Amino acid sequence: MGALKRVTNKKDELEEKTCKNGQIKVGYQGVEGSFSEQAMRKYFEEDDISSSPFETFEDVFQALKDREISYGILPIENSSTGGIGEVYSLLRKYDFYIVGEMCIKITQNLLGIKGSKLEDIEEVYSHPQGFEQSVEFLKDYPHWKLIPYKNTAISAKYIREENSKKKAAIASKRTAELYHLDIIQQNINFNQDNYTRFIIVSADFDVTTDADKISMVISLPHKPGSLYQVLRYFAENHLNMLKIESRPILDRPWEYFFYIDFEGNLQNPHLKKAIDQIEKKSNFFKLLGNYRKGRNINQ
Ligand SMILES: O=C(O)C(=O)C[C@]1(C(=O)O)C=C[C@@H](O)C=C1
Repeated sequence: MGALKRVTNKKDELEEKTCKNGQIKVGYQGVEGSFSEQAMRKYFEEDDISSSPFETFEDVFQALKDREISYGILPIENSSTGGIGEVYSLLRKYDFYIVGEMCIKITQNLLGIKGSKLEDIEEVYSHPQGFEQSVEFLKDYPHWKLIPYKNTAISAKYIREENSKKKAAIASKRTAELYHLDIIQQNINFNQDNYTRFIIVSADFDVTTDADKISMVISLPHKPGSLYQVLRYFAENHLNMLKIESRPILDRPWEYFFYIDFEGNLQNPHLKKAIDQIEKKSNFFKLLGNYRKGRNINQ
């Protein structure tokens, strides 16, 4: 089954989201070879898509807002380093929805131009996540200057363009092939079970047929027991919570939005009642989506 069917059942919405030639327009951050691009190819593997690369995560959201693309794919959490805060905040800022999910195995590698060796390197470029996921390996080379870049694949492309043995990138094996780089050291991520979870974002709330995961964002009165008052509905209704992440509310220092993921399908009337109860206890409440949980893909 293609992602189109996973995304929505409603024919009119489908037609709206495809180009005249039937292609779905999807945006991702980075350049060819980025992990987002790999996740996009996997998620939409049975669909006819046209893809657009964007420089920043926010550019993907802006393109969705401008209806330049129908879906955006963005990393939201890494299994070794945790939530990607910027994407959580952008979801709220742009008021968009989650319509799907994809988890892919991430392997980080140290890449350099042909013939470069560990002892040649002075500067290393990568996305901050690339550095974080390789933190143990990097401890052995404290003299290297770590230069954060917008994306792992953009940094690999840059190394190719610079053509200097002093410069290396942390990125995927696929970028080594694409940009003709040598793998100086492979699998440098400290956790070999390293996965990143990507979300498929839409400007519309599209409910999927086979949805088994619900995401919501709430804020609560700043008083004792208010989080407990909400969490008890999960326990009382036997709802399996998958994740809770808090992000600061910008104009209220030390107050938070809670992003909650749990198992379920909104068609279930019992679950609807629990959600109503949670909404009543919240200052702010938004259902972010009901979609199919992403399985871990070892590519
Ligand atoms: O897609 C890429 O290549 C990125 O650089 C982004 C990103 C991220 O932000 O988490 C994507 C997946 C990996 O966890 C490392 C980096």
